[in-house]
Amino acid sequence: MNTTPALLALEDGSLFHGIAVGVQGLSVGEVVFNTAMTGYQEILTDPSYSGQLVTLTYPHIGNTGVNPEDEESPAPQAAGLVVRDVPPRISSWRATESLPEYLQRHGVVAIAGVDTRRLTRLLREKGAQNGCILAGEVDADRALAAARGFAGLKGMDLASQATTAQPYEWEEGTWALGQGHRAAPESRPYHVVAYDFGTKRNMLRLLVDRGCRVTVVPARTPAAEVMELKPDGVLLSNGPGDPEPCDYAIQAIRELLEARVPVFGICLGHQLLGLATGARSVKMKFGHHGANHPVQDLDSGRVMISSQNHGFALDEGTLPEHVRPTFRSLFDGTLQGIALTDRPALSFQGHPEASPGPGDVLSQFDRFIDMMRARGA
Ligand SMILES: NC(=O)CC[C@H](N)C(=O)O
Repeated sequence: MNTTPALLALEDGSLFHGIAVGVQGLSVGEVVFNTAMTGYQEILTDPSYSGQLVTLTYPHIGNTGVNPEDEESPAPQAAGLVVRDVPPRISSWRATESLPEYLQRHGVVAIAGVDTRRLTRLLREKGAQNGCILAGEVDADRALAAARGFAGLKGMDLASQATTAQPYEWEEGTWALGQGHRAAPESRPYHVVAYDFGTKRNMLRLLVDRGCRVTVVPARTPAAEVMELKPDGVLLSNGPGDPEPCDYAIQAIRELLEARVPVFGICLGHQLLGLATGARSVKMKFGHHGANHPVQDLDSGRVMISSQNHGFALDEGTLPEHVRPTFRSLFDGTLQGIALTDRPALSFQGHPEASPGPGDVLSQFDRFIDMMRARGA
């Protein structure tokens, strides 16, 4: 039984003592809570969590271990993990290692034994806090100073750090029981160029399933270079940090819209599409992180349950005339989707690709395909 002490300190002075379940060391970031009951591996490997210390409200984390197929990127990306309890036994035929082994192998700082309900209530009341996990030699003053020394995500461009260094082709489809990751279909009529701002793999897999050849490009690729690849459509991926300082992406998106290339934005990509049209983004109090967020499709009136992970949002009041709202959160009324009325472009603030979470909003991928087909692809 591991009893290495660990400490979580928040900028407001709160201290949470627990035990280390990852490596010893110190890690700082914005502390956010995620309410998903499953999918801790997908959450940890979602690059949107770079710069964040993720608290999982579900109390038992690690029960099903970790496996190589559920990775949303090559390694954990969250700055740290905060949980209530890591059961000593794992149970899943898919598991190849335990969560603590995995965290240690990847050098992640994590703390267990925290009253995550108290922590979550605090974050809901005060808003997301900058924090620090210190594992090993615990020293409250050092942890507090580090928490307060973190600059905060507002104004931080992390997409250009989370992105790939080189372009690459993505070939793998979604995972199915008994099949593993599906092979790409024989016929792939659409060529999608995916801007990688810190992409989750499942977006790329869903496009492959739907007959797309997917070329992933770095975040700073100019629109002219993307156009040279002759895309039938462009995906703007999810990603960490604040969308506002990503001026290189906003400029590229403007040029792609001008060229009438079909564009599909997800999460950070949605925010960047909005900024490219002239809308404004805001930092939310504690954001949306979970797998059961109801959103309403404003066209059909239907309510769908979505996976969400964002701390910034587009301000609906700033949408220009040629941009219409398409989805709204039924938790807090915030904007969850937009479509341009004069260009083939749409976006969703939550995660239609799920992983983890429900697939109610998968239809957004089909609408992207429809846009490309309508353009003669
Ligand atoms: N999942 C994402 O793409 C997150 C977008 C952005 N970093 C936010 O926090 O709002």
